[in-house]
Amino acid sequence: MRTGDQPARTFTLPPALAELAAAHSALKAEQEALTARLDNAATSVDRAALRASLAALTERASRAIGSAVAAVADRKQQLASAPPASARPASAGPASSARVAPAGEPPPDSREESVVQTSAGGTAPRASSGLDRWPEAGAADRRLAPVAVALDAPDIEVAAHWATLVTPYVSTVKIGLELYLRYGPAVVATVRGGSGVRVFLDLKLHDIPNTVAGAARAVAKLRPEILTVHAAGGSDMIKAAVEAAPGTMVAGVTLLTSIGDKALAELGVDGSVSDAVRRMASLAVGAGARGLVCSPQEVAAVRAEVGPDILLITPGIRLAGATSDDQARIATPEEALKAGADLLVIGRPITRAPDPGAAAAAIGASLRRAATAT
Ligand SMILES: O=c1ccn([C@@H]2O[C@H](COP(=O)(O)O)[C@@H](O)[C@H]2O)c(=O)[nH]1
Repeated sequence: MRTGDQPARTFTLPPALAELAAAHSALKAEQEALTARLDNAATSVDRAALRASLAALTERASRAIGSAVAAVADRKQQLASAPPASARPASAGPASSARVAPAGEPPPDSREESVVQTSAGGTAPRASSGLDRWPEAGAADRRLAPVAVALDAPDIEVAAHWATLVTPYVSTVKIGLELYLRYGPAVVATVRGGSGVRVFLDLKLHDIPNTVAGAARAVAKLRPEILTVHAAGGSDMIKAAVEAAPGTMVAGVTLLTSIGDKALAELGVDGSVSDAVRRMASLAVGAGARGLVCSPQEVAAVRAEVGPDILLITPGIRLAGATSDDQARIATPEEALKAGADLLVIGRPITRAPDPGAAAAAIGASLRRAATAT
């Protein structure tokens, strides 16, 4: 009770504002920490990485505010058009304020279902999905498309911007050599931000076992969800990486998706691409890799070779009718999913689109339709 006779009035924050208040405190704390680090940053590369983090943070804050404002406006409109409470049937429950989705986001009810229901060899549906093969996959992951967006950007500002645009729609972002060699470990924290997106560090380690173990140990500190090594490095090298990075899924690259029949023959490898991929897959899994990188064209054969528990990751994804660029073994996102791929690596088809966020949302929606149609 307040002093005087009046009872205190309680005020419940509308959900959109409560969400905004929470987001605001989290963002403010993150911004203060980043600003302090920026003041102390030693090198221009560190400063560039921190500036990109701050820019990504500011973008997230603007989006949160935009969503909250839209939600409040939406709520006002609902209240204006709703019949008076006394006219509502008792079962209708309280009017609720819906979160307003960013442009292109699937409607909330469709985000509730699992995106991935793949089928081995495109035939019978498997009981488990790709995300089930990620031991710590949570409910939130299931609302996101099983896509790793390849952030092959020349600089960290662009990569952070792309990451901010696509993370509402996809489970994972992929950092490759271009960014990692330029910015080092800072790039991982920058693209991860506070979004909780999974980070796939595609460094394709390939060296003698001792050197790969050292490199894997060093990057394991960054806690990437996936780290790639070339299966061609041999089983001792793969084993060394697996042991050095126990908290990270080590994925073996079987045969680069840019390699076709002719390039394989040039390498002096006899037999078909599919045979070479299956051999590498079996070697990598035998050495302890829990993930494999292959093209969507070999997914069914590889699945038959290594069984249901290995995460199959497929670059070489192109939209129907699009140019293949430097990729030799390609398929559409829907074909890859139908073949049984667990995580689709997609770079240029998303990052070169006029609006990468909308492109990621559209691919996610199409995968969801393809998954429910099988
Ligand atoms: O065999 C492989 C292994 C890795 N990659 C990587 O995937 C992306 C593909 O990007 P797109 O723009 O969609 O072609 C890229 O980062 C590669 O380094 C691969 O393509 N093939």
